[in-house]
This record gives sequence, structure tokens and C-alpha cells, in this order.
Amino acid sequence: MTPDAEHAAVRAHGLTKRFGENLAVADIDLSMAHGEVLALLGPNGAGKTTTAELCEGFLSPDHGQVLVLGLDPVAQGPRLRPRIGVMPQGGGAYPGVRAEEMLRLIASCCAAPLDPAWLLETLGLNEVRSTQYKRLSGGQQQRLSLACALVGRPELVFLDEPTAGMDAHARNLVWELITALRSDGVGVLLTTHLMDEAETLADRVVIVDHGRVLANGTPAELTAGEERLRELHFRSRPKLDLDLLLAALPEDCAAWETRPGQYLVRGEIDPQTISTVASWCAQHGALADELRLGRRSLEDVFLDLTGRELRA
Ligand SMILES: Nc1ncnc2c1ncn2[C@@H]1O[C@H](COP(=O)(O)OP(=O)(O)OP(=O)(O)O)[C@@H](O)[C@H]1O
Repeated sequence: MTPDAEHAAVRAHGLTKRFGENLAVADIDLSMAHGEVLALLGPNGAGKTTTAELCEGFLSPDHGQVLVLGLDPVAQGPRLRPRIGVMPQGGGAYPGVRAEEMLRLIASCCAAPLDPAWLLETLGLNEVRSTQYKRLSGGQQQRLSLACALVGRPELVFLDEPTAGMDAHARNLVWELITALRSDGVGVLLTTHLMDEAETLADRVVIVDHGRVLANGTPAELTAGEERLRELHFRSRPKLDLDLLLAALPEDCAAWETRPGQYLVRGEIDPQTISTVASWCAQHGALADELRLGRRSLEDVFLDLTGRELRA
């Protein structure tokens, strides 16, 4: 471990964890600065939760080392725990406890807690503050779990799939809160398999698969590349006849419907190509919407690295 490890929020070297024959985390190096939002992005079973749990001190590595806020999360857990917040996957609370009661209970264990009423309001839980945990929806349980992770004013929070199972409104509340945490200098290590979540929130993204780091960088670094001026993305109605569209475009162009109603054209993309796509759609009674040039998405990066789509 390098001497500056004590100055990083998280510094891991060669982290390895097996469950029987299953190598869940294989020689992972990680570095996260104070106040940074770092996303561990990968498909189901990639090793994100195991990596986070090694950092939180819930698991011990088989090999390698990790320091969190300069402390060993297992050996120095009692010193570390008051300084971090953890939102585990799937929450976890007594089924009969009421939302506000749960949050106040956690707050009572913290030296200088945030105001539980303010947190409930901010996370849109005010109306269910007297509802028992077991009667909350999955998204409400997630938000309560996030409130519990934050109430102790942590320097660093670990959020495991923080918006899993949430509707768009709840997800936006959580995204806004994570952005506010970042502005307040709180570090956030989040795991996600949602590209847009990583792309929107993270200063840095670490793409993991099969327990290994495949790529590490800012979203802009990861999505930059030679291909960036050779792609045109647009939305329109599903099932456009792409053979007909290609007949109207220069010969080197290729086109795909990547998802229903989402299209990608690759080739020499110049102003004429863009105009042809828009007018061809209009001639076929469709609108070419959200025309976007150039930049590869994290989804493209993952596809390039693994040959597979990031599975939800
Ligand atoms: N306690 C455990 N015992 C046995 N195997 C485990 C355990 N925890 C995780 N694994 C296995 O380790 C691998 C990595 O799992 P992990 O939960 O870290 O992945 P993940 O990227 O967080 O996936 P998900 O998005 O589904 O949560 C998987 O193959 C999983 O089945």
C-alpha cells in the first residue's frame, strides 16, 4: 500500500475474495478521492456488492488490502463505522418498526445526526413516516435505508444499487440527494448496473465484470474515442425500415435499431447525413427525435469491452 493511501477516501490493492470455487473479486485495485462520487458499474454477479462489502468491513479479503479513510475496515472497524454510511442492497429493518421510529433510533446512536424530519421530507417519506417497514413499497424501503445511511452525517457513503426498484420520481429525488452530498464534500461509492445512473452521477466510473476491473475513468474519458464522430443516435417510432434508410445514405453507413425506437447510424456522419436521416423519417411519416452526434455511451463502452450488453 502506498504512503498516500491514508489521504484517499478508499484505496484498495489486489483485493481478492472467493466464495468456495467462485472467484467473486479478482485482484481489484481501486482508488477514490475524498468527496468524489465513484460508480462501480457492472452486470449482475460482477462482484460490485462483494467489493463494496470488503470496503465496508463486512467481509475480509482473501488477498490484498483496503484502507477506507486511512483505516483497515475490519481491524479498525469500530473507529471507521461512525464516519461512514452504508445503504445495503435490499435494505433491512425490523418488519414492524415504523419509518420515522427506525430513523430516529439510528439517529440516537449518532454524535451529531441530521434532523430525521428533514430527511424524511427530502426523500419524500413524510406521508409514510408512521407506516411499518413491512408495509412500505420497495422504493420507499430503499429511500428509508438511504436516510438511515445518511442520518449520521458520514464523510463517505456506500450505496448499493441505491435506486433499484424505484419509480422515476423517487429515482430523481435520490439522484438530487446524491448530487447535494457531493456538493457538501461527502464521498459516495455507489454500485449500479444502470448506465445513466453512472453517467449522470459519477465523477469516475469503474467498470467491473467477472470480479475484475475492465476500465476506469471519468465518463468523458471512457466514452471518448476514434468512433465519436462516426455515430448518429436518434429516436423515432419502432421498426423503421432500415434497408430503405440505408439506401438513402452514403455506402459506408450502417444502421441498427438498438432498442425499440432507438437507432444508431455509423459511418461518415456529416451535415448532409443528418439532414438525410431527418428528411427520410419525415417522408415516412416519422419524426427523427433526440438526434445526438458522436459520443459513445457507457453502454457502447461495455459492449466493446465484453462483446455483451450490460444486462439489467
Ligand atoms: N455470500 C456469498 N456466498 C457465495 N457466493 C456469493 C456470496 N456473495 C456473492 N457471491 C457470488 O459472488 C459473485 C459476485 O457477487 P456480487 O453480489 O458481488 O455481484 P454484484 O455485481 O453485486 O451483482 P448484483 O448486481 O446482482 O448485486 C456472484 O457470482 C455471487 O453469486
